[in-house]
Amino acid sequence: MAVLLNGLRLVSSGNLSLHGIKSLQYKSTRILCQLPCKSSYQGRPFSNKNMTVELDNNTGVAVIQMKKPPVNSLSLEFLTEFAINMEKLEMDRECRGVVLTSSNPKIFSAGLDINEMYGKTPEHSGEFWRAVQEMWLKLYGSNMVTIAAINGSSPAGGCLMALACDYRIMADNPKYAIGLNETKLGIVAPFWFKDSMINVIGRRATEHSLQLGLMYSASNALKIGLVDQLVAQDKIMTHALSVMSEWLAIPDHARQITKSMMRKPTLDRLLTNRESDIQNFVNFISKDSIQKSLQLYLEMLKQRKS
Ligand SMILES: CCCCCCC/C=C/C(=O)SCCNC(=O)CCNC(=O)[C@H](O)C(C)(C)COP(=O)(O)OP(=O)(O)OC[C@H]1O[C@@H](n2cnc3c(N)ncnc32)[C@H](O)[C@@H]1OP(=O)(O)O
Repeated sequence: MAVLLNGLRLVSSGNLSLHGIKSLQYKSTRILCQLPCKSSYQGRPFSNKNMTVELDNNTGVAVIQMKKPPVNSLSLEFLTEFAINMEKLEMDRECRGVVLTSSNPKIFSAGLDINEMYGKTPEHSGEFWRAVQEMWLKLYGSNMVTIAAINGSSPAGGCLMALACDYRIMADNPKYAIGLNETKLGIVAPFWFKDSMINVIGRRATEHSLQLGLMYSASNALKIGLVDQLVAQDKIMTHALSVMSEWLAIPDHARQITKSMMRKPTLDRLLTNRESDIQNFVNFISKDSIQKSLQLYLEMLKQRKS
């Protein structure tokens, strides 16, 4: 995938490599990274309205705060913006870690935007799926330390984002739930969703979880290792930054090579099968029966509200 960013053409396919080691540099200013409106993405209009990215140059830590109303659903626009922001941080020698969180006090992310999968052309579906892949490749393959501060519910694609991080801290609230619930919608989590979960909670728990489309309360997510820690909602960012400083105490090169060693086979599996994975998604999502399921699910979501 190629993007134009600040006049630089970036060709991306995951970031972790034994050569991509950043040097440690600090500055004393605090900047707000907002991509210029003039940035372009494959010739389409681009806006950076779904998240803010704040880099603290003292610590080398960036906070990506998702802010797409109402529930941070992962639309094509959102995913595109996310991948460009991650690429930008990855290229910034001063950024060593990213905390991913939400401005919505109850929802981390509602997962993939179902409207992007319902009633769309095969071309649109293919483009959307490539963007979902790119989001995961950027996050799972990042050289930076990545911490998910899960301050609300996080179904499906939202859970995938958290799984792609190095560490997960969830707000200790029994109302919040997290999991890969795809089967409940009549759809199937692709192999790289499944691999991401296996790498965090193991094979048996993943099989159980995926077949039943289980959503876990925060405390049950902690029990099965789907999240690493629970903390009070109002302490989640402070805690995430404190955990980040522990991770950043490890020399970057050693940690990055270790991360690459652990994650490369999983990344390579998608990179090798990227086009067939897109084709598979397009064929699957275009089926009448799947479209019907998604329509009913969308209607159910809207009715639930009233
Ligand atoms: C080979 C084939 C492979 C296919 C693989 C596909 C993999 C799919 C991955 C996914 O991520 S699918 C999406 C899964 N997500 C969900 O199931 C979440 C559904 N949403 C909810 O459970 C709840 O909305 C919530 C996130 C817990 C929030 O609850 P809350 O009560 O706070 O808000 P609501 O009133 O329910 O929703 C507000 C508003 O948002 C709309 N909405 C919610 N989720 C989505 C979504 N994922 N996509 C699009 N829109 C969503 C919901 O309809 C409401 O809309 P309005 O009524 O306000 O218009």
